[in-house]
Amino acid sequence: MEEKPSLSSALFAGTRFDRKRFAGDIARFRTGAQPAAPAPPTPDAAPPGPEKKRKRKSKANAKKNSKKKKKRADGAASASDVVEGFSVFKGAEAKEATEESVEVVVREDEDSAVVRRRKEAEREIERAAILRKRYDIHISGHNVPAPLESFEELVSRYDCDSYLVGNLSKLGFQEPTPIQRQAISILLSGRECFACAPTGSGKTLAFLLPMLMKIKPGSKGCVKAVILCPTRELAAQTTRECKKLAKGRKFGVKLMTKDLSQDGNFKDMHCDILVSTPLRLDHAIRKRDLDLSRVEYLVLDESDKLFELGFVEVIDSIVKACSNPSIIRSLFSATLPETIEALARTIMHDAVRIIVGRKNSASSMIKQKLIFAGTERGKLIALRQSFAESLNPPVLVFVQSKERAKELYRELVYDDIRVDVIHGDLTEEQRQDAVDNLRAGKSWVLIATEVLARGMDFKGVNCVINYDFPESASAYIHRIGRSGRAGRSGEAITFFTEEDKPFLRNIANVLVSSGCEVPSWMVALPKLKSRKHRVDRDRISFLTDED
Ligand SMILES: Nc1ncnc2c1ncn2[C@@H]1O[C@H](COP(=O)(O)OP(=O)(O)OP(=O)(O)O)[C@@H](O)[C@H]1O
Repeated sequence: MEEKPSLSSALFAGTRFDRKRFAGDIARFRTGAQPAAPAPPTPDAAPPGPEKKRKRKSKANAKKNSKKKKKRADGAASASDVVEGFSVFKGAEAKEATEESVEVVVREDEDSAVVRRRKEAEREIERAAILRKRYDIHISGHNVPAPLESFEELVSRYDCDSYLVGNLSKLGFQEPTPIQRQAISILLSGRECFACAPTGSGKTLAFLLPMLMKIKPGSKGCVKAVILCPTRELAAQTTRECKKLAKGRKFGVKLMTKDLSQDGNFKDMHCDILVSTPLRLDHAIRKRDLDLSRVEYLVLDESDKLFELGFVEVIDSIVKACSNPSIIRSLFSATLPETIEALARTIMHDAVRIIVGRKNSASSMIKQKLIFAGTERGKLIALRQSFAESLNPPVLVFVQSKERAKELYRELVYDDIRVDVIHGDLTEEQRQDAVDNLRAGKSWVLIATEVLARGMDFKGVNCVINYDFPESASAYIHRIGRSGRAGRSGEAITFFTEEDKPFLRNIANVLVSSGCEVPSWMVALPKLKSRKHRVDRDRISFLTDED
Protein backbone atom coordinates (compact mmCIF):
# COMPACT_ATOMS: atom_id res chain seq x y z
CA MET A 1 0.00 0.00 0.00
CA GLU A 2 1.29 3.43 -0.84
CA GLU A 3 2.24 5.47 2.23
CA LYS A 4 0.19 8.66 2.64
CA PRO A 5 2.41 11.71 2.89
CA SER A 6 2.09 13.43 6.24
CA LEU A 7 2.00 17.19 6.91
CA SER A 8 5.65 17.13 7.81
CA SER A 9 6.74 15.42 4.63
CA ALA A 10 4.68 17.97 2.71
CA LEU A 11 6.43 20.77 4.52
CA PHE A 12 9.75 19.24 3.62
CA ALA A 13 8.77 18.93 -0.03
CA GLY A 14 10.53 22.18 -0.86
CA THR A 15 9.83 23.78 -4.22
CA ARG A 16 6.43 22.21 -4.64
CA PHE A 17 5.09 23.47 -1.40
CA ASP A 18 1.82 25.41 -1.76
CA ARG A 19 2.00 28.26 0.76
CA LYS A 20 -1.55 29.48 0.31
CA ARG A 21 -2.93 26.09 0.81
CA PHE A 22 -0.92 25.43 3.99
CA ALA A 23 -1.18 28.91 5.46
CA GLY A 24 -2.88 27.52 8.58
CA ASP A 25 -0.13 25.02 9.20
CA ILE A 26 2.55 27.64 8.75
CA ALA A 27 0.79 29.83 11.29
CA ARG A 28 0.68 26.93 13.75
CA PHE A 29 4.42 26.39 13.34
CA ARG A 30 5.10 30.05 13.83
CA THR A 31 3.31 29.98 17.20
CA GLY A 32 4.92 26.67 18.07
CA ALA A 33 1.55 24.82 18.23
CA GLN A 34 1.44 21.16 17.30
CA PRO A 35 -0.93 20.05 14.55
CA ALA A 36 -4.11 18.61 16.05
CA ALA A 37 -4.40 15.86 13.47
CA PRO A 38 -2.55 14.70 10.41
CA ALA A 39 -3.38 16.85 7.39
CA PRO A 40 -5.26 15.27 4.54
CA PRO A 41 -3.22 13.86 1.72
CA THR A 42 -2.43 16.39 -1.01
CA PRO A 43 -2.42 15.70 -4.66
CA ASP A 44 0.51 18.11 -4.98
CA ALA A 45 2.62 16.16 -2.55
CA ALA A 46 5.95 15.15 -4.02
CA PRO A 47 6.03 11.62 -5.38
CA PRO A 48 8.57 9.32 -3.82
CA GLY A 49 11.39 8.14 -6.20
CA PRO A 50 12.51 11.11 -8.41
CA GLU A 51 11.94 13.63 -5.61
CA LYS A 52 14.45 11.92 -3.30
CA LYS A 53 17.41 13.80 -4.73
CA ARG A 54 15.74 17.14 -4.34
CA LYS A 55 14.68 16.28 -0.82
CA ARG A 56 18.20 15.38 0.13
CA LYS A 57 19.48 18.64 -1.31
CA SER A 58 16.82 20.63 0.47
CA LYS A 59 17.57 18.80 3.72
CA ALA A 60 21.28 19.52 3.34
CA ASN A 61 20.59 23.19 2.66
CA ALA A 62 18.30 23.39 5.62
CA LYS A 63 20.95 21.85 7.87
CA LYS A 64 23.60 24.16 6.47
CA ASN A 65 21.44 27.19 7.12
CA SER A 66 20.52 26.07 10.57
CA LYS A 67 24.20 25.55 11.38
CA LYS A 68 25.14 28.97 10.05
CA LYS A 69 22.46 30.64 12.13
CA LYS A 70 23.40 28.75 15.22
CA LYS A 71 26.98 29.84 14.83
CA ARG A 72 25.83 33.40 14.45
CA ALA A 73 23.63 33.15 17.56
CA ASP A 74 26.75 33.46 19.71
CA GLY A 75 29.04 30.75 18.69
CA ALA A 76 28.60 28.62 21.76
CA ALA A 77 25.96 26.06 20.78
CA SER A 78 27.16 22.51 20.99
CA ALA A 79 26.51 19.65 18.61
CA SER A 80 23.97 18.23 21.01
CA ASP A 81 21.99 21.48 20.74
CA VAL A 82 21.61 20.89 17.02
CA VAL A 83 20.39 17.33 17.52
CA GLU A 84 18.00 18.45 20.23
CA GLY A 85 16.66 21.14 17.93
CA PHE A 86 15.68 18.63 15.25
CA SER A 87 13.99 16.37 17.75
CA VAL A 88 11.19 18.96 17.84
CA PHE A 89 10.30 17.85 14.34
CA LYS A 90 10.52 14.22 15.34
CA GLY A 91 7.86 14.78 17.97
CA ALA A 92 5.60 16.19 15.29
CA GLU A 93 6.49 13.22 13.14
CA ALA A 94 8.13 15.56 10.69
CA LYS A 95 10.86 14.10 8.58
CA GLU A 96 11.85 17.03 6.36
CA ALA A 97 11.17 20.76 6.11
CA THR A 98 11.32 23.63 3.70
CA GLU A 99 13.92 26.32 4.28
CA GLU A 100 11.27 28.63 5.61
CA SER A 101 9.91 26.22 8.16
CA VAL A 102 13.41 25.29 9.22
CA GLU A 103 14.13 28.96 9.65
CA VAL A 104 11.14 29.32 11.95
CA VAL A 105 12.07 26.33 14.01
CA VAL A 106 15.70 27.29 14.08
CA ARG A 107 14.73 30.66 15.47
CA GLU A 108 12.78 28.98 18.25
CA ASP A 109 15.55 26.52 18.68
CA GLU A 110 18.05 29.34 18.94
CA ASP A 111 15.89 31.05 21.52
CA SER A 112 15.76 27.98 23.71
CA ALA A 113 19.49 27.39 23.23
CA VAL A 114 20.18 30.96 24.25
CA VAL A 115 17.99 30.56 27.31
CA ARG A 116 19.71 27.30 28.13
CA ARG A 117 23.13 28.83 27.74
CA ARG A 118 22.15 31.82 29.81
CA LYS A 119 20.92 29.53 32.55
CA GLU A 120 24.12 27.51 32.39
CA ALA A 121 26.16 30.71 32.58
CA GLU A 122 24.10 31.88 35.54
CA ARG A 123 24.62 28.56 37.29
CA GLU A 124 28.36 28.80 36.59
CA ILE A 125 28.49 32.35 37.98
CA GLU A 126 26.58 31.24 41.06
CA ARG A 127 28.89 28.26 41.57
CA ALA A 128 31.94 30.51 41.22
CA ALA A 129 30.46 33.01 43.68
CA ILE A 130 29.82 30.27 46.25
CA LEU A 131 33.40 29.02 45.91
CA ARG A 132 34.78 32.54 46.24
CA LYS A 133 32.72 33.19 49.32
CA ARG A 134 33.80 29.88 50.87
CA TYR A 135 37.48 30.64 50.31
CA ASP A 136 37.31 34.39 50.98
CA ILE A 137 38.41 35.25 47.45
CA HIS A 138 37.61 38.72 46.13
CA ILE A 139 38.03 39.60 42.49
CA SER A 140 37.67 42.56 40.21
CA GLY A 141 37.65 42.31 36.46
CA HIS A 142 35.13 41.07 33.94
CA ASN A 143 34.42 37.49 32.87
CA VAL A 144 36.63 36.02 35.54
CA PRO A 145 36.91 32.22 35.26
CA ALA A 146 35.55 30.19 38.15
CA PRO A 147 38.01 29.09 40.86
CA LEU A 148 39.19 25.48 40.84
CA GLU A 149 37.21 23.15 43.03
CA SER A 150 40.06 20.67 43.17
CA PHE A 151 43.34 19.79 41.50
CA GLU A 152 41.42 17.12 39.50
CA GLU A 153 39.85 19.98 37.56
CA LEU A 154 43.29 20.72 36.12
CA VAL A 155 42.79 17.58 34.07
CA SER A 156 39.06 17.76 33.38
CA ARG A 157 38.94 21.48 32.65
CA TYR A 158 42.43 22.25 31.40
CA ASP A 159 43.84 18.99 30.12
CA CYS A 160 46.82 19.05 32.48
CA ASP A 161 49.62 16.55 31.81
CA SER A 162 49.63 13.60 34.15
CA TYR A 163 53.27 14.14 35.16
CA LEU A 164 52.30 17.46 36.79
CA VAL A 165 49.34 16.00 38.63
CA GLY A 166 51.64 13.19 39.78
CA ASN A 167 54.21 15.71 41.03
CA LEU A 168 51.56 17.63 42.94
CA SER A 169 50.56 14.52 44.76
CA LYS A 170 54.20 13.50 45.40
CA LEU A 171 54.78 16.92 46.95
CA GLY A 172 51.81 16.29 49.22
CA PHE A 173 49.55 18.95 47.73
CA GLN A 174 46.07 17.51 47.89
CA GLU A 175 43.83 20.55 47.74
CA PRO A 176 44.56 23.90 46.13
CA THR A 177 44.86 26.83 48.51
CA PRO A 178 42.44 29.76 47.89
CA ILE A 179 44.93 31.80 45.89
CA GLN A 180 45.81 28.72 43.82
CA ARG A 181 42.12 28.04 43.10
CA GLN A 182 41.58 31.46 41.59
CA ALA A 183 44.94 32.53 40.16
CA ILE A 184 45.52 29.21 38.36
CA SER A 185 42.20 29.33 36.51
CA ILE A 186 42.76 32.97 35.56
CA LEU A 187 46.28 32.42 34.24
CA LEU A 188 45.27 29.26 32.40
CA SER A 189 42.55 31.20 30.63
CA GLY A 190 45.23 33.52 29.30
CA ARG A 191 44.42 36.51 31.49
CA GLU A 192 46.90 38.67 33.37
CA CYS A 193 46.47 39.16 37.11
CA PHE A 194 47.69 40.82 40.25
CA ALA A 195 47.21 38.76 43.31
CA CYS A 196 47.38 39.62 46.97
CA ALA A 197 47.16 36.69 49.39
CA PRO A 198 48.53 36.09 52.89
CA THR A 199 52.09 35.00 53.54
CA GLY A 200 52.60 31.25 53.37
CA SER A 201 49.41 30.67 51.39
CA GLY A 202 51.00 28.99 48.35
CA LYS A 203 51.43 31.85 45.89
CA THR A 204 54.53 30.21 44.39
CA LEU A 205 52.61 27.19 43.13
CA ALA A 206 49.84 29.52 41.95
CA PHE A 207 52.16 30.97 39.31
CA LEU A 208 54.43 27.97 38.69
CA LEU A 209 51.71 25.49 37.85
CA PRO A 210 50.01 27.43 35.02
CA MET A 211 53.44 28.36 33.70
CA LEU A 212 54.49 24.70 33.42
CA MET A 213 51.15 23.87 31.81
CA LYS A 214 51.36 26.66 29.25
CA ILE A 215 54.95 26.56 28.04
CA LYS A 216 56.62 23.62 26.32
CA PRO A 217 60.22 22.53 26.95
CA GLY A 218 62.19 23.93 24.06
CA SER A 219 65.62 24.27 22.58
CA LYS A 220 68.68 26.42 23.18
CA GLY A 221 68.57 30.19 23.28
CA CYS A 222 64.86 30.62 23.85
CA VAL A 223 63.72 31.80 27.26
CA LYS A 224 59.97 31.26 27.60
CA ALA A 225 59.30 32.32 31.16
CA VAL A 226 60.90 34.78 33.55
CA ILE A 227 60.30 34.96 37.30
CA LEU A 228 61.60 38.03 39.08
CA CYS A 229 62.25 37.94 42.83
CA PRO A 230 63.60 40.73 45.05
CA THR A 231 66.34 38.67 46.75
CA ARG A 232 68.83 36.01 45.70
CA GLU A 233 67.66 33.68 48.46
CA LEU A 234 64.10 33.83 47.23
CA ALA A 235 65.20 33.35 43.61
CA ALA A 236 67.17 30.24 44.66
CA GLN A 237 64.20 28.89 46.59
CA THR A 238 61.78 29.49 43.69
CA THR A 239 64.17 27.77 41.26
CA ARG A 240 64.26 24.73 43.54
CA GLU A 241 60.46 24.65 43.82
CA CYS A 242 60.10 24.98 40.06
CA LYS A 243 62.51 22.09 39.43
CA LYS A 244 60.60 19.88 41.87
CA LEU A 245 57.32 20.60 40.16
CA ALA A 246 58.73 20.18 36.64
CA LYS A 247 60.36 16.83 37.43
CA GLY A 248 59.78 14.35 34.62
CA ARG A 249 59.82 16.94 31.81
CA LYS A 250 62.89 18.32 30.15
CA PHE A 251 62.44 21.92 31.19
CA GLY A 252 65.60 23.99 31.43
CA VAL A 253 65.12 25.84 34.74
CA LYS A 254 67.96 28.27 35.52
CA LEU A 255 68.80 30.51 38.43
CA MET A 256 70.55 33.73 37.39
CA THR A 257 73.73 33.59 39.42
CA LYS A 258 76.35 36.32 39.47
CA ASP A 259 78.58 34.29 37.12
CA LEU A 260 75.74 33.65 34.71
CA SER A 261 74.73 37.27 34.61
CA GLN A 262 78.33 38.35 33.92
CA ASP A 263 79.61 35.59 31.62
CA GLY A 264 76.61 33.51 30.56
CA ASN A 265 76.33 32.43 26.95
CA PHE A 266 72.56 32.54 26.72
CA LYS A 267 72.43 31.75 23.00
CA ASP A 268 73.81 28.26 23.62
CA MET A 269 71.97 27.61 26.82
CA HIS A 270 68.83 25.51 27.20
CA CYS A 271 66.84 27.76 29.48
CA ASP A 272 63.06 27.67 29.31
CA ILE A 273 62.47 29.24 32.70
CA LEU A 274 64.77 31.87 34.14
CA VAL A 275 64.55 32.97 37.78
CA SER A 276 66.42 36.12 38.69
CA THR A 277 66.72 39.24 40.77
CA PRO A 278 66.09 42.43 38.76
CA LEU A 279 69.63 43.80 38.68
CA ARG A 280 71.23 40.57 37.53
CA LEU A 281 68.67 40.11 34.80
CA ASP A 282 69.05 43.68 33.66
CA HIS A 283 72.81 43.23 33.53
CA ALA A 284 72.49 40.08 31.42
CA ILE A 285 70.12 41.82 28.99
CA ARG A 286 72.46 44.75 28.50
CA LYS A 287 75.86 43.07 28.67
CA ARG A 288 75.25 39.46 27.60
CA ASP A 289 72.66 40.00 24.87
CA LEU A 290 70.07 37.98 26.67
CA ASP A 291 67.06 37.86 24.34
CA LEU A 292 63.69 37.94 26.13
CA SER A 293 61.55 38.67 23.09
CA ARG A 294 60.00 35.20 23.14
CA VAL A 295 59.04 35.19 26.80
CA GLU A 296 55.45 34.02 27.12
CA TYR A 297 55.15 34.34 30.85
CA LEU A 298 56.49 36.98 33.23
CA VAL A 299 55.99 36.82 36.98
CA LEU A 300 56.85 39.60 39.39
CA ASP A 301 56.95 37.88 42.76
CA GLU A 302 56.85 40.12 45.83
CA SER A 303 55.87 42.72 43.28
CA ASP A 304 55.49 45.64 45.69
CA LYS A 305 59.10 45.16 46.81
CA LEU A 306 60.26 44.97 43.21
CA PHE A 307 58.54 48.27 42.42
CA GLU A 308 60.05 50.00 45.41
CA LEU A 309 62.23 52.97 44.75
CA GLY A 310 65.43 52.08 42.98
CA PHE A 311 64.00 49.11 41.13
CA VAL A 312 61.28 50.82 39.09
CA GLU A 313 63.46 51.72 36.13
CA VAL A 314 65.10 48.31 36.05
CA ILE A 315 61.73 46.58 36.16
CA ASP A 316 60.52 48.84 33.42
CA SER A 317 63.40 47.94 31.13
CA ILE A 318 62.91 44.21 31.85
CA VAL A 319 59.19 44.49 31.07
CA LYS A 320 60.10 46.22 27.79
CA ALA A 321 62.66 43.54 26.93
CA CYS A 322 59.90 40.92 27.26
CA SER A 323 58.37 42.25 24.06
CA ASN A 324 56.24 39.28 22.97
CA PRO A 325 52.78 40.83 22.40
CA SER A 326 50.95 37.75 23.71
CA ILE A 327 52.92 37.60 26.95
CA ILE A 328 51.00 36.90 30.18
CA ARG A 329 52.18 38.96 33.12
CA SER A 330 51.30 38.39 36.74
CA LEU A 331 52.11 40.09 40.02
CA PHE A 332 52.04 38.34 43.37
CA SER A 333 52.51 39.58 46.92
CA ALA A 334 51.07 39.46 50.41
CA THR A 335 50.92 43.25 50.36
CA LEU A 336 49.77 45.42 47.50
CA PRO A 337 49.66 49.14 48.18
CA GLU A 338 47.37 51.29 46.00
CA THR A 339 50.33 53.13 44.47
CA ILE A 340 51.96 49.92 43.32
CA GLU A 341 48.67 48.64 41.97
CA ALA A 342 48.23 51.82 39.94
CA LEU A 343 51.79 51.51 38.64
CA ALA A 344 51.28 47.87 37.75
CA ARG A 345 48.09 48.63 35.86
CA THR A 346 50.06 50.76 33.44
CA ILE A 347 51.94 47.71 32.18
CA MET A 348 49.11 45.19 32.17
CA HIS A 349 46.07 44.74 29.99
CA ASP A 350 42.68 43.44 31.08
CA ALA A 351 44.20 42.18 34.30
CA VAL A 352 42.13 40.57 37.02
CA ARG A 353 42.75 41.62 40.59
CA ILE A 354 42.56 38.88 43.19
CA ILE A 355 42.54 39.48 46.93
CA VAL A 356 42.40 36.57 49.35
CA GLY A 357 41.17 37.51 52.81
CA ARG A 358 41.70 41.13 53.71
CA LYS A 359 44.09 43.15 51.64
CA ASN A 360 47.44 43.87 53.27
CA SER A 361 46.77 41.81 56.38
CA ALA A 362 48.80 39.28 58.33
CA SER A 363 48.20 35.55 58.19
CA SER A 364 45.47 34.54 60.62
CA MET A 365 47.61 31.57 61.71
CA ILE A 366 50.00 33.79 63.65
CA LYS A 367 49.54 34.77 67.29
CA GLN A 368 50.91 38.29 67.50
CA LYS A 369 52.20 40.15 70.56
CA LEU A 370 53.63 43.62 71.10
CA ILE A 371 56.02 43.90 74.04
CA PHE A 372 57.20 47.15 75.55
CA ALA A 373 60.90 46.80 76.34
CA GLY A 374 61.50 50.45 77.25
CA THR A 375 65.05 50.86 75.93
CA GLU A 376 67.59 49.12 73.71
CA ARG A 377 69.08 47.59 76.80
CA GLY A 378 65.62 46.38 77.81
CA LYS A 379 65.25 44.57 74.48
CA LEU A 380 68.34 42.45 75.00
CA ILE A 381 67.20 41.53 78.49
CA ALA A 382 63.73 40.66 77.18
CA LEU A 383 65.19 38.51 74.40
CA ARG A 384 67.40 36.51 76.77
CA GLN A 385 64.50 36.11 79.15
CA SER A 386 62.25 34.88 76.38
CA PHE A 387 64.86 32.28 75.28
CA ALA A 388 65.37 31.19 78.90
CA GLU A 389 61.64 30.69 79.44
CA SER A 390 60.81 28.87 76.23
CA LEU A 391 63.04 28.49 73.26
CA ASN A 392 61.02 26.70 70.64
CA PRO A 393 63.31 26.47 67.59
CA PRO A 394 63.52 27.37 64.80
CA VAL A 395 63.29 31.06 65.69
CA LEU A 396 63.95 34.02 63.39
CA VAL A 397 65.11 37.31 64.92
CA PHE A 398 64.83 40.40 62.73
CA VAL A 399 66.99 43.49 63.15
CA GLN A 400 67.05 46.64 61.03
CA SER A 401 70.60 46.59 59.63
CA LYS A 402 73.55 44.31 58.94
CA GLU A 403 75.62 46.12 61.60
CA ARG A 404 72.99 45.36 64.20
CA ALA A 405 72.77 41.76 62.98
CA LYS A 406 76.50 41.36 63.60
CA GLU A 407 76.23 43.06 67.01
CA LEU A 408 73.37 40.89 68.20
CA TYR A 409 75.12 37.79 66.93
CA ARG A 410 78.24 38.69 68.95
CA GLU A 411 76.01 39.06 72.01
CA LEU A 412 74.24 35.73 71.64
CA VAL A 413 76.96 33.52 70.24
CA TYR A 414 78.38 32.83 73.72
CA ASP A 415 74.97 32.03 75.20
CA ASP A 416 73.96 28.42 75.31
CA ILE A 417 71.94 28.49 72.12
CA ARG A 418 72.82 27.57 68.55
CA VAL A 419 72.67 30.92 66.85
CA ASP A 420 73.55 31.94 63.30
CA VAL A 421 73.34 35.16 61.33
CA ILE A 422 72.54 36.22 57.78
CA HIS A 423 73.07 39.64 56.20
CA GLY A 424 74.21 41.33 53.04
CA ASP A 425 77.94 41.38 53.90
CA LEU A 426 78.18 37.59 53.71
CA THR A 427 79.04 35.80 50.51
CA GLU A 428 76.27 34.14 48.56
CA GLU A 429 77.51 30.76 49.78
CA GLN A 430 77.57 31.85 53.42
CA ARG A 431 74.05 33.22 53.12
CA GLN A 432 72.80 29.99 51.60
CA ASP A 433 74.56 27.98 54.35
CA ALA A 434 72.79 30.04 57.01
CA VAL A 435 69.43 29.33 55.37
CA ASP A 436 70.22 25.63 54.95
CA ASN A 437 71.44 25.31 58.56
CA LEU A 438 68.16 26.67 59.88
CA ARG A 439 66.21 24.36 57.57
CA ALA A 440 68.27 21.37 58.70
CA GLY A 441 67.90 22.24 62.39
CA LYS A 442 71.65 22.82 62.81
CA SER A 443 70.96 26.31 64.06
CA TRP A 444 68.05 27.16 66.37
CA VAL A 445 68.04 30.91 66.13
CA LEU A 446 68.79 32.84 62.97
CA ILE A 447 69.41 36.57 63.22
CA ALA A 448 68.41 38.20 59.97
CA THR A 449 67.96 41.49 58.21
CA GLU A 450 65.16 42.40 55.82
CA VAL A 451 66.84 40.12 53.25
CA LEU A 452 65.01 37.11 54.71
CA ALA A 453 61.70 38.85 55.27
CA ARG A 454 60.29 38.30 51.80
CA GLY A 455 59.03 34.99 50.51
CA MET A 456 61.45 32.68 52.35
CA ASP A 457 59.71 29.45 53.21
CA PHE A 458 60.92 27.88 56.44
CA LYS A 459 58.11 25.48 57.11
CA GLY A 460 58.65 24.97 60.77
CA VAL A 461 59.51 28.46 62.04
CA ASN A 462 57.68 28.57 65.35
CA CYS A 463 58.43 32.12 66.31
CA VAL A 464 59.50 35.38 64.70
CA ILE A 465 60.93 38.04 66.97
CA ASN A 466 61.05 41.60 65.74
CA TYR A 467 63.98 42.69 67.83
CA ASP A 468 63.98 45.99 65.99
CA PHE A 469 60.62 47.50 65.27
CA PRO A 470 59.74 47.05 61.56
CA GLU A 471 59.87 50.14 59.39
CA SER A 472 56.37 49.73 57.92
CA ALA A 473 53.20 47.68 58.22
CA SER A 474 54.08 45.72 55.10
CA ALA A 475 57.59 44.96 56.41
CA TYR A 476 55.91 43.69 59.59
CA ILE A 477 53.46 41.48 57.65
CA HIS A 478 56.25 39.89 55.60
CA ARG A 479 58.62 39.41 58.55
CA ILE A 480 56.09 37.67 60.78
CA GLY A 481 54.85 35.72 57.76
CA ARG A 482 57.97 33.52 57.99
CA SER A 483 56.02 31.59 60.62
CA GLY A 484 52.45 30.31 60.44
CA ARG A 485 52.89 28.95 56.91
CA ALA A 486 50.96 26.34 54.96
CA GLY A 487 48.24 26.06 57.58
CA ARG A 488 50.62 25.75 60.57
CA SER A 489 50.33 28.02 63.56
CA GLY A 490 53.05 30.45 64.54
CA GLU A 491 53.95 33.20 66.95
CA ALA A 492 55.26 36.73 66.45
CA ILE A 493 56.74 38.94 69.17
CA THR A 494 57.55 42.57 68.47
CA PHE A 495 59.62 44.64 70.89
CA PHE A 496 59.12 48.36 71.05
CA THR A 497 60.86 51.12 72.94
CA GLU A 498 59.89 54.68 73.89
CA GLU A 499 61.35 55.79 70.57
CA ASP A 500 59.10 53.41 68.62
CA LYS A 501 55.90 54.39 70.38
CA PRO A 502 54.80 57.10 67.92
CA PHE A 503 55.02 54.52 65.12
CA LEU A 504 52.94 51.84 66.80
CA ARG A 505 49.63 52.76 65.21
CA ASN A 506 50.16 51.10 61.80
CA ILE A 507 51.38 47.84 63.29
CA ALA A 508 48.67 47.85 65.96
CA ASN A 509 46.09 48.14 63.17
CA VAL A 510 47.50 45.03 61.50
CA LEU A 511 47.08 43.16 64.79
CA VAL A 512 43.52 44.39 65.15
CA SER A 513 42.57 43.36 61.63
CA SER A 514 43.89 39.84 62.31
CA GLY A 515 41.77 39.61 65.45
CA CYS A 516 44.59 40.09 67.99
CA GLU A 517 44.02 42.30 71.00
CA VAL A 518 45.89 45.56 71.45
CA PRO A 519 45.49 48.34 74.01
CA SER A 520 43.10 50.98 72.65
CA TRP A 521 45.62 53.83 73.06
CA MET A 522 47.79 52.29 70.35
CA VAL A 523 45.17 52.53 67.63
CA ALA A 524 44.21 55.99 68.88
CA LEU A 525 47.72 57.33 68.26
CA PRO A 526 47.91 60.13 65.72
CA LYS A 527 48.39 59.17 62.08
CA LEU A 528 51.88 59.92 60.83
CA LYS A 529 52.65 61.42 57.45
CA SER A 530 55.50 59.07 56.67
CA ARG A 531 54.62 55.40 56.55
CA LYS A 532 58.24 54.41 57.04
CA HIS A 533 60.07 54.51 60.28
CA ARG A 534 63.70 53.80 60.96
CA VAL A 535 65.16 54.91 64.27
CA ASP A 536 68.86 55.52 64.89
CA ARG A 537 69.45 53.06 67.66
CA ASP A 538 72.22 52.64 70.22
CA ARG A 539 74.70 49.89 69.33
CA ILE A 540 73.77 46.54 70.79
CA SER A 541 77.40 45.84 71.82
CA PHE A 542 77.41 49.18 73.65
CA LEU A 543 75.29 47.50 76.30
CA THR A 544 78.06 45.08 77.24
CA ASP A 545 80.64 47.80 77.38
CA GLU A 546 78.47 49.58 79.85
CA ASP A 547 77.77 46.55 82.06
N1 LIG B 1 48.14 23.21 47.87
C1 LIG B 1 49.01 23.12 48.86
N2 LIG B 1 48.82 22.25 49.87
C2 LIG B 1 49.70 22.17 50.90
N3 LIG B 1 50.82 22.92 51.00
C3 LIG B 1 51.06 23.81 50.04
C4 LIG B 1 50.18 23.95 48.92
N4 LIG B 1 50.69 24.90 48.12
C5 LIG B 1 51.82 25.34 48.69
N5 LIG B 1 52.05 24.69 49.84
C6 LIG B 1 53.18 24.90 50.77
O1 LIG B 1 52.92 26.10 51.49
C7 LIG B 1 54.14 26.73 51.84
C8 LIG B 1 54.07 28.21 51.54
O2 LIG B 1 53.99 28.40 50.14
P1 LIG B 1 54.64 29.65 49.43
O3 LIG B 1 56.07 29.80 49.81
O4 LIG B 1 54.31 29.57 48.00
O5 LIG B 1 53.83 30.84 50.14
P2 LIG B 1 53.64 32.33 49.66
O6 LIG B 1 52.19 32.59 49.64
O7 LIG B 1 54.42 32.59 48.45
O8 LIG B 1 54.26 33.11 50.90
P3 LIG B 1 55.07 34.51 50.95
O9 LIG B 1 54.06 35.60 50.82
O10 LIG B 1 55.70 34.50 52.28
O11 LIG B 1 56.02 34.50 49.83
C9 LIG B 1 55.22 26.01 51.09
O12 LIG B 1 55.93 25.19 51.98
C10 LIG B 1 54.51 25.16 50.07
O13 LIG B 1 55.19 23.97 49.80
